[in-house]
Amino acid sequence: MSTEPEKWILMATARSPTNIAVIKYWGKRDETLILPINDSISITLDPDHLSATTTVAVSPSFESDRMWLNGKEIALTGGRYQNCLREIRNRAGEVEDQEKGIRIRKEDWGRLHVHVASYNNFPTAAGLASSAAGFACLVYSLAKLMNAKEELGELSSIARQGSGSACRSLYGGFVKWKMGSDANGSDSIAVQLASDTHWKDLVVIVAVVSSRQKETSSTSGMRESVDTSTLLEHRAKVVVPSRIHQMEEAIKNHDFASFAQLTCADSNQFHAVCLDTRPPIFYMNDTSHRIINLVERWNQHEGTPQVAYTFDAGPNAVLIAPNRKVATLLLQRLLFYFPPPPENDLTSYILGDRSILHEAGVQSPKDVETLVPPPEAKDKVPNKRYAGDVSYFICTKSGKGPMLLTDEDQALISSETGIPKIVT
Ligand SMILES: Nc1ncnc2c1ncn2[C@@H]1O[C@H](COP(=O)(O)OP(=O)(O)OP(=O)(O)O)[C@@H](O)[C@H]1O
Ligand SMILES: C[C@@](O)(CCOP(=O)(O)OP(=O)(O)O)CC(=O)O
Repeated sequence: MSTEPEKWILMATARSPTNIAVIKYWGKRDETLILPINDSISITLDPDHLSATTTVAVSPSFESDRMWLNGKEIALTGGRYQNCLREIRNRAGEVEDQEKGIRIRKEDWGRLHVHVASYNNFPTAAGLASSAAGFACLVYSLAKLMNAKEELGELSSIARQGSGSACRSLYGGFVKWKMGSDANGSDSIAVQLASDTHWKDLVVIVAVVSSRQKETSSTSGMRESVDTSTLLEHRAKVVVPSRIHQMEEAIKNHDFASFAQLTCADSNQFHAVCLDTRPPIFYMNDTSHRIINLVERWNQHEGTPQVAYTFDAGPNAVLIAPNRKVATLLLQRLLFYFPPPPENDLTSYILGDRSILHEAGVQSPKDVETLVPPPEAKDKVPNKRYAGDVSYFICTKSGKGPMLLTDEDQALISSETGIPKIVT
């Protein structure tokens, strides 16, 4: 290590996206290594709207590893954080910054401590895969800081040990997590099926039904399912392998009808497994069910899938439309059934890519009031509207994988103090 005054701080900042599974991961065969019982496939979401930003810093003056999440210090003692830190440290390389007079040798990393600050631009632990973006970002930024020259596949297998779904956030576009077969997990990695530009027309609308923290975490929920659900066994052995194959074909061929049918069926089966668990787990609520009905009625009326829906371990809906035109029709329907509460304006109700609002002809709450029921609802009574049942919508799309942020202004840690710039 450099013999310069032990004051220096070296940092790296990265941003990583979340992902939404269209063929779900649910169930582990190894709890410590986080090895799944089936393959899964996801879409990486645009980091502009749903991502984690993480700064990692190292300095000889740091006395212990510390982490702040959304401005609040959290313990890094958990096994998952420790496993990620250990695996990255094992792969750390030599780092030299001649300008700052810093030289860190491979073997120095074992005794140097890190400070980590991370911020999610969306609700944490609300079923929006914050752990996926968070662990992917932690591993990616540490790998950059420590000059661990690993392939993304190798980094994905480290992120997997933080949270299974995190391994899929190392790539943009469409990603498959191969369950692998090695007992040590070396082949349980993510691979990119297609980049974010492959199926550019897709539009994703997330309905945030509740941003409160959920009662049953994915980790304990899937453990209980593995222990008690016979449906899960059948799903992992029989249903998923064939769906994975069909989903890969649908993505390759831009076959939206097949993509939508598989996505909805897999979400429904995952929630059926939750019901088949003892005691049963309920992640969706009445609003989630209303959104499913809205889409199913519309798809049936048109005779071909217009929109796909999928729900993770929470009540929030992720809706996928094949293009902006259909996304506009979807948004009109969503705003008809779930208008903003009276005191809410549209700026805080529709987040992300708000340009779709313009196309939907909805500029103000008044325009929402005048929306008419969709044609498929004509003879269905009652046409009740549920103001306030959705907290907000996020309009987004498929996006790129992790990226390094080189502008120091984007760092979350002060290069002077080594502590987050904002602490709450
Ligand atoms: N930016 C982050 N950096 C590091 N860890 C994070 C970050 N964000 C979340 N986490 C970790 O993930 C945990 C939340 O994971 P949890 O699985 O409960 O929720 P979720 O990921 O939002 O939902 P789900 O995985 O069910 O979609 C947090 O308590 C924290 O430990
Ligand atoms: C329903 C899911 O979102 C479950 C995600 O589970 P996690 O990856 O959060 O679980 P752990 O590996 O225990 O951290 C489906 C999916 O993302 O594939």
